[in-house]
Amino acid sequence: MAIATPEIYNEMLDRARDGKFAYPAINVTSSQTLTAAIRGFAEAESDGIIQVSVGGAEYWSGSTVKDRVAGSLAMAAYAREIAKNYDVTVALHTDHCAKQNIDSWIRPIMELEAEEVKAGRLPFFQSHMWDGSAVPLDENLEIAKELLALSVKANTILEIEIGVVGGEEDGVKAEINEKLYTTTEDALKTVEALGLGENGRYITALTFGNVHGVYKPGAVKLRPEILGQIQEEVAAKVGKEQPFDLVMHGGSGSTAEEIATAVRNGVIKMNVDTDTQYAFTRPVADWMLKNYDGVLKVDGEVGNKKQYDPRAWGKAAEEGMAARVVEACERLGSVGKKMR
Ligand SMILES: O=C(CO)COP(=O)(O)O
Ligand SMILES: O=C[C@H](O)COP(=O)(O)O
Ligand SMILES: [Zn+2]
Ligand SMILES: [Zn+2]
Repeated sequence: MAIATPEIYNEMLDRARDGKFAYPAINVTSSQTLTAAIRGFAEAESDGIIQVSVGGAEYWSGSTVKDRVAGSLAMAAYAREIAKNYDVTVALHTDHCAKQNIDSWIRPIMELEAEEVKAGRLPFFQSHMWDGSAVPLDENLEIAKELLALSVKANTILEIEIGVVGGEEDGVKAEINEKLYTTTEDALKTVEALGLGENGRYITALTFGNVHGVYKPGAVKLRPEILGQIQEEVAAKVGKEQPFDLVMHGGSGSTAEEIATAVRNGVIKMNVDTDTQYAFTRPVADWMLKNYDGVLKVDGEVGNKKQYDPRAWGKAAEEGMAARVVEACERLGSVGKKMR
């Protein structure tokens, strides 16, 4: 299979919702991490989502160039070619876009996509995230409304964030406080502002103590049960069971039980970055330390080309990260659920 069309992406999300499982959404920053993510999905016989952050997009364009639109499009073009050789369906997504980045990142991409769609072609991505957690809720939802209308034209799905994900995001640290837990009141305001699909499909990161990064045990208190409570309280008002299709951020370092509870309460997409970063780098560190005198030209020697060839240690990195992606699929219940 290959990259999901908008129709297939909708079908993927519906399948997760109906089948009570979720897709890993893996942040990638290079061709090799992207390949590792797809390989992991294929090995798990799971469909999945690949995403790029604003910093990741800049890096994709060349670490000195930092063109976030070019980097995002390059990532999508690479994924489109590579995915053809793997037997699973993959959707592409842009991660957290803060207010100050809209005009230099997701708006121009969505506008380009709207033109593609108008010309009878497909959008480059299947979804984009507007992260309004740093602005007051009313403004967050105002901007969400506007971006949802653009998302409809682009034939994409919009992800929003209600509440705050803690830890570091785009190099900025969010505090760990009560804002990390979304309230039912805020969730209700979301439905009032955006509807429940009739104005365009959106998926929602309601936060329950999620934090980016991995911390020592006890530092972070995840409360995935509040997702169930919010779903029920909103359902009672709107007359639709589990009204929200949810996204769990900060998937790294979460326990199997926390993840299972989140999925039971409507999570269909879980973002993983830190753990897959480590899984990619760990085998490289091992390789360099074990092959010290091959990768370095020690004491006037010439080193060992077979050991410093980036393919040698790159293969190990790809394998390590793919294995962590398989683990994410196992925890989310997506193993063996590929649709084609
Ligand atoms: O939420 C994430 C990306 O948006 C990933 O979080 P982690 O780095 O904690 O896995
Ligand atoms: O926002 C969360 C992701 O982990 C992205 O991280 P990044 O900004 O370091 O690419
Ligand atoms: Zn955020
Ligand atoms: Zn996140």
